[in-house]
Amino acid sequence: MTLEPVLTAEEMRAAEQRAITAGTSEWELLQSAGKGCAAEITAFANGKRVTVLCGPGNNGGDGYVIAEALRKKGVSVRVVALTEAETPTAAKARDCYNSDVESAHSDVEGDILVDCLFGTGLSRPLDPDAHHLLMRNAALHQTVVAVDLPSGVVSNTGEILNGELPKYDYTFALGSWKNAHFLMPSSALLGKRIRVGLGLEFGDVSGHLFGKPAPTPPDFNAHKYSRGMVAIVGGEMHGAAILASEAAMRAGAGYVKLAGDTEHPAVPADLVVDPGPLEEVLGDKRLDAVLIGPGLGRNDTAKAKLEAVFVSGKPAVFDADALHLITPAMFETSERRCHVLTPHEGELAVLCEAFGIDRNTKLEKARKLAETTGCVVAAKGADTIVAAPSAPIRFFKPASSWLSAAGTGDVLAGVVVSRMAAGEPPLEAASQAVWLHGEAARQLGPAFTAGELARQMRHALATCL
Ligand SMILES: NC(=O)C1=CN([C@@H]2O[C@H](COP(=O)(O)OP(=O)(O)OC[C@H]3O[C@@H](n4cnc5c(N)ncnc54)[C@H](O)[C@@H]3O)[C@@H](O)[C@H]2O)[C@@H](O)CC1
Ligand SMILES: Nc1ncnc2c1ncn2[C@@H]1O[C@H](COP(=O)(O)OP(=O)(O)O)[C@@H](O)[C@H]1O
Ligand SMILES: [K+]
Repeated sequence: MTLEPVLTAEEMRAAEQRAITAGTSEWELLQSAGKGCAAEITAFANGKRVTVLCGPGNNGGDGYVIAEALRKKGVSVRVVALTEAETPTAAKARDCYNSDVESAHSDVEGDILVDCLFGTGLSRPLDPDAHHLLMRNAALHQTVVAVDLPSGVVSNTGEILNGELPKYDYTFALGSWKNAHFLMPSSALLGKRIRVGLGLEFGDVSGHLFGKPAPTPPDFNAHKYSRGMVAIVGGEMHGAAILASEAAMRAGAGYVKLAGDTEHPAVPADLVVDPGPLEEVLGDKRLDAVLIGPGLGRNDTAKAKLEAVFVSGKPAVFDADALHLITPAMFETSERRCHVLTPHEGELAVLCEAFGIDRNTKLEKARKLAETTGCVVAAKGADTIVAAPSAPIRFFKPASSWLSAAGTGDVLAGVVVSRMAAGEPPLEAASQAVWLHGEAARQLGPAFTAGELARQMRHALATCL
């Protein structure tokens, strides 16, 4: 499994400062950044006219270096400066650009627009003139490139301060990924994300991009129980628990049991249905992990089932309806285990209300909920993140928007519980599940159903073995 650092602006500045203290100058870093971006742009700039918009800080400095590197390679370049270069390094880069710099009054027609107005230093919305400059010129170019970040995006949160920004074709993350590269709403703007390395050391960081996991196949002498046994608690709507079971059967566990009196025609022959008392199912010593929530309902029976799961002390995944029924008291009366919560945006809001969490962003809500409950929190959506107590946040490359189909969340929950039963700690189980879910969706292409997604899971798993 690969974990690439994802940094806040403060962590990025600290890493740059450490490099500077160790003897690499800011000028050298700017040169690496600008030349790295220019090399990427050259790959698609053949015969094209490039316009570089430069701001006052070091993001603008990158722009002058990019422009000079492209100019030297014979690319047709024009540079438009919003204002004078304000940092010494950006001013030096401006002086080293051996051609004219145009004022921000001129609109420039061209093929590729390179946005170097603001990066991690953005501290307020773009002034109207800067915003108009960006929007007007983006409309006059076919391809739009963001250097480090689209100007107007807040690096730590992904917030867009100016309401409207262009859609970018490429975003070059300088040195390291930043939170905004994976958080909504900015994530939807970025186009292809490319990291341009600067040779910096990062040490402990607050976030990681979770790459392809490395699950292990069953042991040579594995049997169904040693591979992991899952119980999925059924409820009022049978389809959701069946979908979760279908996914769990294909994500590593050796034995998946649906606990309930389900006689639904969609129950496959290879799924064990146990209509016996839930306490007995949960009391099975061989049982490794439980999922409750998909199709559960929210009545008294559902609540009693949820309490039984807490009382059993088994590691559990709580999804869907279970997230509406969970109370802080349930955690207090049961053995403290590291469970997994899989809320979408609405369920995350409900949980924050239930646990008295008052935070503004998805990132902060998920982090605080993980700390408060001791659970791993997979906060779903177009920018799924996984938070765990005292651990860096896990980010993911964006998954297919075709996942926005009913039942795909049930599938995810089934994969999480399956990976837990297969022996993965909760943080790994949740992260692997999010990755596998995204990979299965990628393989399926457009307009798949949740059932097809569940059945694709073994092919997603196969890519990791
Ligand atoms: N510091 C370094 O060593 C390196 C920095 N790099 C580049 O430098 C960027 C960060 O540079 P800076 O810290 O100079 O910041 P920016 O270039 O992002 O912003 C410049 C300055 O503009 C002002 N400002 C912020 N928002 C504004 C607004 N809406 N309107 C007008 N002025 C505003 C602030 O004072 C800010 O410091 C990174 O994103 C990256 O592109 C890279 O070249 C790598 C090396
Ligand atoms: N636009 C999107 N891009 C990427 N993933 C998405 C998008 N919309 C939804 N998803 C994913 O699809 C799943 C939907 O889960 P959920 O909202 O619980 O749906 P349901 O309850 O219908 O199963 C989540 O894993 C979520 O991250
Ligand atoms: K920028």
